Amino acid sequence: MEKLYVIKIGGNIIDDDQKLVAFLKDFAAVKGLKVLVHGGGKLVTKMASQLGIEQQMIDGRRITDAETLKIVTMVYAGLINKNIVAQLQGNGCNALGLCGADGNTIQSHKRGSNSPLGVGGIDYGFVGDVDTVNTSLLQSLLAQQIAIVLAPITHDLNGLLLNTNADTIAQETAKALSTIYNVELIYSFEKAGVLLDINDDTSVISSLTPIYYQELKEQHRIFAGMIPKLDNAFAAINNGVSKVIIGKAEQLQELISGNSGTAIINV
Ligand SMILES: Nc1ncnc2c1ncn2[C@@H]1O[C@H](COP(=O)(O)OP(=O)(O)O)[C@@H](O)[C@H]1O
Ligand SMILES: CC(=O)N[C@@H](CCC(=O)OP(=O)(O)O)C(=O)O
Repeated sequence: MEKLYVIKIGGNIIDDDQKLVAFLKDFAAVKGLKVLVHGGGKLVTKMASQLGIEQQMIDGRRITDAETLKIVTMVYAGLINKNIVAQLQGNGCNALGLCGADGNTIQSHKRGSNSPLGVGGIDYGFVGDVDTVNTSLLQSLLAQQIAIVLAPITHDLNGLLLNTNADTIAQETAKALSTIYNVELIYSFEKAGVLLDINDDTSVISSLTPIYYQELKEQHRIFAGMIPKLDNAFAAINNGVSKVIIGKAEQLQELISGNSGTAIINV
């Protein structure tokens, strides 16, 4: 099977112009087939606050009301996605930016308050849980050496756009494409990997098993956004993705060559 990289870029990198420029230069230089998944939650929170629309996150998921849905669509599927595509073009990498509605790339359904993910009867609003990824469309684009840039906006095939967590988009896309390619999933962000001590970038855990993950969660060494990220990482490694690495965006090449970051282990 041909190798494919699915690479997720973290919100703190998107928010930092210099780090983003450097990351996109490195991404453009990655040889072979590649998909880039981005979020940009920080910018949405900033813009919403400027507009006086209060934001609420529960377990790393944004409660998305009708006004917030407009903002996330403009910011993720518009500004951030097109800026990334333009910068990749500037680095000699032909790229195509898509949200889930474009080409029916990612279909989802609105998360119901009584679904397993709507724990505690929470209404997440316009948040979508992924049903299908259009692998044949992605395959035909990848075959033309086009890098795909995915924004975390999906649709329900009934005309409704939905907000979906970007770590989940990366996991679902990697999983779906693993039926066609040998997929490596890389979660890149501002830290050197999953850390034993969040304030010490040298305390990288080189490999993480499900048992060790539980232990570190109970000790509160792993918390906040790292929990949904790791749940996605384990879901990917348990469902056909050959390698999952979490590490520093500035070290993309080392993450690819396996010399850096945290490897997620399926046992
Ligand atoms: N053990 C840990 N190691 C590294 N980061 C951790 C850990 N526990 C919690 N975190 C937090 O998780 C965050 C990453 O989650 P999140 O912000 O959702 O990711 P992203 O930057 O990809 O959007 C880190 O910025 C850090 O604050
Ligand atoms: C439903 C939901 O939570 N969607 C996320 C999508 C963006 C995202 O995941 O961005 P980061 O990767 O930068 O965190 C949100 O709006 O924050």
